[in-house]
Amino acid sequence: MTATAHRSAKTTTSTLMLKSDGRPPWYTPDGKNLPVYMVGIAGGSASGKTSVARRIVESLDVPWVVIISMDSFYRQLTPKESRQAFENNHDFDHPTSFDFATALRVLQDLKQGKATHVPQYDFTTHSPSKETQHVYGASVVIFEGIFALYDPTILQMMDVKIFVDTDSDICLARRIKRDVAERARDPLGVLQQYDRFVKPAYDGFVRPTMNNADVIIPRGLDNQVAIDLMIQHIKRQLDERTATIMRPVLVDRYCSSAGLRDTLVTLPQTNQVRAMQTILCDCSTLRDDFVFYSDRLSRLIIECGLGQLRLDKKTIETPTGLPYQGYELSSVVTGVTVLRAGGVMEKALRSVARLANYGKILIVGDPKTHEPRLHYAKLPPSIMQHRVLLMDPTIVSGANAMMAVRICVDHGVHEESIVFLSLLATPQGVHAIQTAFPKVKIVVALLDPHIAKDDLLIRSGYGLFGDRYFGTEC
Ligand SMILES: Nc1ncnc2c1ncn2[C@@H]1O[C@H](COP(=O)(O)OP(=O)(O)O)[C@@H](O)[C@H]1O
Ligand SMILES: Nc1ccn([C@@H]2O[C@H](COP(=O)(O)O)[C@@H](O)[C@H]2O)c(=O)n1
Repeated sequence: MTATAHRSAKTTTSTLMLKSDGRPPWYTPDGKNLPVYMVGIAGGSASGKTSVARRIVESLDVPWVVIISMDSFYRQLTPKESRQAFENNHDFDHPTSFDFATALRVLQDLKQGKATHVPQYDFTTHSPSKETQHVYGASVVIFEGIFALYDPTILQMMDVKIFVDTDSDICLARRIKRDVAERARDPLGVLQQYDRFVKPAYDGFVRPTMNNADVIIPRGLDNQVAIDLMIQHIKRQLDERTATIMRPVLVDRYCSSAGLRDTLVTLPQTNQVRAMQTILCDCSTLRDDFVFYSDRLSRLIIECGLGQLRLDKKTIETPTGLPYQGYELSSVVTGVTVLRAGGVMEKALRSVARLANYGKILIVGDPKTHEPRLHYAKLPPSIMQHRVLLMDPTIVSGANAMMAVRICVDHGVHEESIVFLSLLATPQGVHAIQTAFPKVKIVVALLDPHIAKDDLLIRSGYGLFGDRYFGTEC
């Protein structure tokens, strides 16, 4: 799924995912990923929680933010409750209307940076939709809803807790307008529901959670001063966190191959391999030759990578009728390519192995900062049980590779089940991956210390592999 900008209509679905480009691949000095920052926003119905959440997202202007609405976690009604709901006679404002266990599971997944599935809710039918929304790649998570500051476990997960306090007459007026326009209600019904359930529940359950808030924003979106102060606070906290992170390029400037761990496997440097590498590194090599030798080297590295996969013993019967003590792969293998250059290695993998599962990840460098951004990730749903051959022809700073590994791990793949295959890697890049993911096996054809650095962008001996292979060099 892509984790790009998306704004869903509130009528049919309540999860609002504004924008996410995947988690940044940067790490703290002890190899940990940046902690996910969580904001809780509670308040009465139509007080402006969603509007405040959106304003915060716009002002933060960071690419890894999702908004999760509590509306996603309204529980399924019984047939009797459903009939009552259509008569405006069901209490949707009591805490028991929500499935807090699922809300907690989703928030815990996101807090750990994992991919998760968020239920969707249809206000017109008063029931959860069949589809769930796959959410991945959040560094900042905003959880908003009338009971966002209610559950003690959820409260503990929040880095900052906000309560939007808007005059109840204003809330009612907005709610009538919104529910008629967006939730297929009639004004009288909205009023009945408000008197019977919404107002008493606000006074009894929602308003008291104001005590759990760090900040109260009177008048919601109209209170620009309070919102600005809040945004400054969040920005400061995010900056403090980013101050401790390590960008591979800077960290590993002085790294040499001597310091690398034994999770790195280098292809035996036969004369053929040396000659092929020379052709690939030679800037005068013609494209046809570059393609031919990249394909050839890819097949060798794939064979080497397949050789790293664990085997189980298997006894078979030979055509002579005698038993043979053999082996078979211990688990299903998935090939995951980091597009676009990784596609070259997928071609090689398909030519030597008969795998049923393939995944694709598209990471594109930000034009200004060169920081990697996730544009697309499509992985088999059962990937967490598989061994994964992750393929990208070059590891330079290690940033893309780390992000690709992170995406697999966040989708439930065990770190030790990943083998990263590359034709050429810098010691700096390998070191960066090993620091963050000590259990990932890295198989490369050549360790190339000849990198050229130009600010954040560093280039390896191959130059820009994808452009040379696909003939898109400028
Ligand atoms: N300050 C405001 N002025 C005018 N309309 C507003 C303001 N804040 C919110 N609204 C409108 O009120 C309705 C409810 O706001 P919303 O932010 O969705 O509230 P909540 O998430 O608390 O239910 C929406 O239609 C929204 O556009
Ligand atoms: N089927 C439903 C479910 C919920 N409601 C009302 O929604 C309100 C919460 O949503 P906000 O966006 O306003 O926070 C809540 O007060 C419920 O009464 C509903 O009407 N129908």
